[in-house]
Amino acid sequence: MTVFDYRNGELHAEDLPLSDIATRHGTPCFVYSRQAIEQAWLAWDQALAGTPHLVCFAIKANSNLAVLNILARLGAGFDIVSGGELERVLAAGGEPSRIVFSGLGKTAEEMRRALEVGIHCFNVESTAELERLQLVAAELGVQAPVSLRVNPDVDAMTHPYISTGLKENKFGIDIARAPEVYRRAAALPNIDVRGIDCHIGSQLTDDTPLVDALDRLLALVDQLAAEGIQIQHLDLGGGLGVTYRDETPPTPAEYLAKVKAHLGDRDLTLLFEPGRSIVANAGVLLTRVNLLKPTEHKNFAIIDAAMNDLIRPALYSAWMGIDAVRPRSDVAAQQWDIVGPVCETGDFLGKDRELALAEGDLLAVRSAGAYGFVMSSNYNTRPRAAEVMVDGGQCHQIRRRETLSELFAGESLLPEA
Ligand SMILES: Cc1ncc(COP(=O)(O)O)c(C=O)c1O
Ligand SMILES: N[C@@H](CCCC[NH3+])C(=O)O
Repeated sequence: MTVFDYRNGELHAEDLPLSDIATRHGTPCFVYSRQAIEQAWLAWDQALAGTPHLVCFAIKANSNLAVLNILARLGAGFDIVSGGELERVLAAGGEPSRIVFSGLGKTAEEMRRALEVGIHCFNVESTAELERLQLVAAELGVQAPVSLRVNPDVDAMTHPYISTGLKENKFGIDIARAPEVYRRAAALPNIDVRGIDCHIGSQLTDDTPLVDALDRLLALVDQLAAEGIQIQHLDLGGGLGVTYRDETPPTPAEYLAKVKAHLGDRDLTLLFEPGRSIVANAGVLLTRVNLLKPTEHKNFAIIDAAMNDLIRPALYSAWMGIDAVRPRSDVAAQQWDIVGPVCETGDFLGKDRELALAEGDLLAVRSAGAYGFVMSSNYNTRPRAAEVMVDGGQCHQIRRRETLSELFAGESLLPEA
């Protein structure tokens, strides 16, 4: 039995009926399970037992402070991509020395703050970034720990918008140019070359491209060693996919066994930056059917969540599981398009779903723990949803729903002429 499962005809989160959570916290609402987050993180960490490693949760997938705090308590590292994400990790009790800073557009201010708090490593994506980091580190009189993010030109075989390891993608340093950039880095006085890094894409359901990328990085590590540049850690990024529908991605243990086998006897600490595989299936988006609109051509169930709450279907044509919280037998099942109230035809969470529905019914959109709330917006001036965490028989609000007045806080009218 998984943490989101049916008992006595109703979908539960751990031991709690989702209808009770909806009554107490309202809808739309993201519901996460602490147990599921912990299990998913441990699946990574335990599979690496006996190998020097650091699992850095990619907080872009879910940056709620309570989520980060759960992981910090387990000793997780964190992968960040902005100054804002850095502050979140610190506020959640994350250890600065376990933070890796990814992203291709770091500002001098972000670099300064990260150096001041003492992060583990900067994943540098260009020579321009390397030179800027040298300047900022020199100003502060410190050494910046650096890993170069290499673009290995490997096809991740995923959606083109979330494929990052091909040479036409904006990410990383072309692997053919990497030795030259390593030589430059090694010569810079305030740069401390520590690692090598890549991240080839997200929602990979086959680990072959990840292992291909690893082999390319290992060849580079060996070449650099022959030149006297010693790499201490290898960061393979995130990317491991999850099951949304019928995908069968490898488990972390299966994937990591291959990684360890390819590593051979090289003395390298392994870093990973998983996001989706830790939180996607630890969350659902709970939403209520607002109105039913059957038409001659299509049946629309208009729910109180929308593309502003969960943009994955609109942005990537992503398929998300949608289940009735209390499946009913008093009306016939029909095909419904599950749509939000936003003024866009792309505002749907699912199409042609066979469901027996009535107004007021609760639905759970599955696998919404990753790239859900974090990608939400206020489009159509809709308040962002609440987030709650189920933890050992209790449900805690970990972010309240936005109020309408918060939606225009910070704006001002022009002065009178
Ligand atoms: C640099 C980097 N690391 C880690 C991740 C996390 O990836 P995923 O959620 O697919 O594990 C991403 C997002 O794809 C990323 O861009
Ligand atoms: N936001 C994407 C994943 C992007 C990964 C970020 N590098 C998704 O929902 O699938």
